[in-house]
Amino acid sequence: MALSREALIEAVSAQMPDKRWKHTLGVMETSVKLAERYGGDPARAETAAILHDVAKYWPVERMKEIIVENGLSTELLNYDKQLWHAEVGAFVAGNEYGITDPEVLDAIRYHTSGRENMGLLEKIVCLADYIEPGRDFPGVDNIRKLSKASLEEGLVAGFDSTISLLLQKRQIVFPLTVLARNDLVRIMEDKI
Ligand SMILES: Nc1ncnc2c1ncn2[C@@H]1O[C@H](COP(=O)(O)OP(=O)(O)O)[C@@H](O)[C@H]1O
Repeated sequence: MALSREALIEAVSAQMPDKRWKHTLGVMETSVKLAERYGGDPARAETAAILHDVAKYWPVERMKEIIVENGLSTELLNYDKQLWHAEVGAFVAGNEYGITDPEVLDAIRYHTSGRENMGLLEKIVCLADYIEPGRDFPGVDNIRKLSKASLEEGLVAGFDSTISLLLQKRQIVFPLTVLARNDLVRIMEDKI
């Protein structure tokens, strides 16, 4: 059964340090604003935002177990553990918090990596995760500025910053982010 907004907030905030909950509050606020601006459903965007990092602080072994035992994307296990919480978070949102809305679940599942053909809620939560008021990394103000022009412009800048950073650090790039980025660039070129 789905929990009330308040019960959801209480349950999810209990699973992370205060600093991460503050980040989640920022993602909630920004997701609602982006939904209002770009024609998304603010309430559904907020629900996905509340839950997006629910598994962020879960032990790695527990996340791995959930992925393997429930037939989730085992491909993810070949990539940085930082990526796992999104897939696990979507599973937990469905199984423990009664979320059945597939678009809310996908917004949680793809909030870190993105993917091709991202839906509106996916774009909103992924972009909000980059630009919420508490974020402070080189280039974030440019992403905020571009986000006022379009969700796609903002997201491409966000993905570009993630990919650049990974390349600089000689880290492995999970390919879905590259596919997401290319897909959005194509969409923007078609608009010109
Ligand atoms: N495509 C990718 N390949 C590898 N690592 C990635 C990719 N996308 C994001 N990451 C890494 O995953 C980590 C978590 O991302 P995210 O959930 O946005 O983080 P946080 O909210 O903790 O800043 C980041 O350190 C980022 O560098």
